[in-house]
Formats: sequence, structure tokens, C-alpha cells
Amino acid sequence: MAATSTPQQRTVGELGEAGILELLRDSYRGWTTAPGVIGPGDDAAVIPAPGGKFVIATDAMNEGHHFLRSWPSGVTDTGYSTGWKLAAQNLSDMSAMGAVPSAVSISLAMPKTTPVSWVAHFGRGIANACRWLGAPQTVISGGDLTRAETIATSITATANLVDQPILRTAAEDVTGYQLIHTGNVGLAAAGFAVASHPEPRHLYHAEIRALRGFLRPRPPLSQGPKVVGKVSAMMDVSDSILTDADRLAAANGLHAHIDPDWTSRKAAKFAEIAQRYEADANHWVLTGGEDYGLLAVLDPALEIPAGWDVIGYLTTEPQQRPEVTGWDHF
Ligand SMILES: Nc1ncnc2c1ncn2[C@@H]1O[C@H](COP(=O)(O)OP(=O)(O)O)[C@@H](O)[C@H]1O
Ligand SMILES: Cc1ncc(C[n+]2csc(CCOP(=O)(O)OP(=O)(O)O)c2C)c(N)n1
Ligand SMILES: [Mg+2]
Repeated sequence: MAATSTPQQRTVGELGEAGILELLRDSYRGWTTAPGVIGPGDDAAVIPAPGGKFVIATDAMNEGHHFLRSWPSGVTDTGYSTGWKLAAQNLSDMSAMGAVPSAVSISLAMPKTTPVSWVAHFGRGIANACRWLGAPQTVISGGDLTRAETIATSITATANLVDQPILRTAAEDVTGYQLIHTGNVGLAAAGFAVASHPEPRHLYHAEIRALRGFLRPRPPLSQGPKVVGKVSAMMDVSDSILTDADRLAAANGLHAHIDPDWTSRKAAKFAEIAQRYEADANHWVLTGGEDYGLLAVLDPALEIPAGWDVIGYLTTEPQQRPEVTGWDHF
């Protein structure tokens, strides 16, 4: 190791692959084993799937497109928030199928100049998201480590079904069914505005809350498995209410009507921040992504599950939409 650098300045280039792996293993110590599990260290891991089938999905977060280490507003991320958010969004996809997470496999590509502390915080963020979001049974099963010009991360998550999976397409005709939602909405978009502000400024409590929602989202993980057998279709909201409600509706050959009163009620919470950032809070609620709430389709004859809001309904009538309804990478 170079004698010239302090622990804070050390980079992964000084550690080498084996050293980085050791560091990562250390940062999520205690998360790599469980009964019946063969964890990191072999060519692949072995994870129990008691139902005979399991749920699996991948989501990536790349520097410059999903996160920055240093935002224009002066807000910085040690790596912890990136790890947290990467885990959160993958666990959210599991919950949106009505499943309980079983494992996450982590891919990390980064420049040689990446601080060692970034990697340690990244690993800690993943483990802590699993713990505090209510998925402490999740095993960190391993991953992959490579070099790249900027940091590129992804997680492949697996989960076990509690019963049948909840798909985007319902088994029955859902015309006139209610659209229900649980979780945050508009909060991450407000936080994105705060983080992106071109210069540092004093942040008020509501802005710090929004920032936290953007950097470390809190998907309502327990709600997905809880509504199995109750809702007819479901997905999580990563891109925006409008984009994702339209996707859910289209998967059922329908259109999504979103209640303007619900939008205004949600937007009212962001009135002050929106004013400060010369933004439209309604727009944050409808077109902002990254809150990872759940959107589901419910038979109007059924009781609204606790913690969910009715936000609209499915209809055969096409709906008016703004030109841009949400996030699109391309
Ligand atoms: N590179 C890929 N190869 C194959 N399928 C993909 C790829 N990228 C995305 N998909 C699939 O396309 C669908 C939509 O992806 P995405 O919009 O990322 O979903 P989500 O919002 O749930 O993360 C998913 O079923 C996903 O598995
Ligand atoms: C540096 C930076 N620029 C822009 C954004 C905003 N942003 C990036 S991805 C995204 C939405 C969802 O991401 P995606 O990768 O499409 O998730 P998926 O649909 O696959 O779950 C948003 C609003 C951000 N988080 N960070
Ligand atoms: Mg995806």
C-alpha cells in the first residue's frame, strides 16, 4: 500500500481486487449466510427457494445517470446512499410481485481512483437498506467486481412468493377498477430539485426530508406481500405515477384516470419547496420518479387495504397527458 495516502484518501487502485472484496465482505459482514445458503466465495451462490419457484429481477444505477457523488447544491454522497437506493429499488421490485426478498447479488464496476471509503459505505448502505426497510432475511449472495470509467452498479434480487405472483395484467376484466397507491410520491422529485440546485444554500427541514427521500427512498416493502389475493394487478412506481399508471392500464387494455383532487392533496405537501425552486408540485407528484411506492388495481367492491389511497380508476376512455409523463433514459 502506498505510504503517501491517509485512510480517507486511499483508492481502490491501491487495494487490488482481493483487497476490495475483503473490504466489501467486511462492510456487509453478517449478511452473507443463513440456513441452507452457500454464500460468496464459490463460482455461484446457492439460495433456498422453498416454493419451487422464485422471483428475480435486475436494476442498475450508474454514476451520472442515477447518482452523483457530489451534487451541484453541495450535497455529497459517501457511497452509502447509492448502496441504499440500489438495494431499495431492487427490493421494491420483489415486493411489487407480492414476494419476500431472499437474496441480492451485487455488480460493481468503478475507476481505480474510487476512494476505498466509497466502497465501504456502498456495502454498508446495501446491508442497512435490507435491515431498515424490513427485509433483514435478505442474503448478500455475492456479485461481480470490474473496472470502468465511471461507477456502474447493479443488483439482481431474488424473492420467494407468498402465494400467486401479482402481475401487471389482471386475470379478470378490470374496467372501472380502482387504482390504489401506497408509499411516497413526489418526495424524490422534490429532493432531486434540492440536490440539483446550482449552488449551496441553507436547507430547511422539508428540503432535508425531500433530499433524504431522493437519496435513500423507503419503499413500503411489507405492503406487496400483504395485498396478495386482494389486488388484481400491481407494480412499483419507479418512473412516475403517470408513466407507470399508464403502463399498468395498458397491460390491461385500458387507460388510467388519475384523480386531480388526490394530486392536489399530495402536491400541497410540497407547496413551499416548489415555490422555493420555482417548480410545480403537481408535476412532481405526477411525473417524478424514484419514490418506489406501489400502484395496484382493486375491485371497487373490496375494502381499501390499510395504508393505501385511492388515486383513480381504470377506464376505456383515453386520458389527456402532458408531453413528458416521466423519466426516460433515452
Ligand atoms: N437488458 C434487458 N434484457 C432483457 N430484458 C430486459 C432488459 N432490460 C429490461 N428488461 C425487461 O424489461 C421489462 C421492463 O424493465 P424496467 O422498465 O427496467 O422495469 P422496472 O421498472 O420494473 O425496473 C422488465 O421485465 C425487464 O426484465
Ligand atoms: C444524476 C441523476 N440524474 C437524473 C436522475 C433522475 N432519475 C434517474 S433514473 C430515474 C427513474 C427510474 O430509473 P430507472 O433506471 O428507469 O428504473 P427502473 O424503471 O428500471 O426501475 C430518475 C427520475 C438521478 N437520479 N440522478
Ligand atoms: Mg428496471
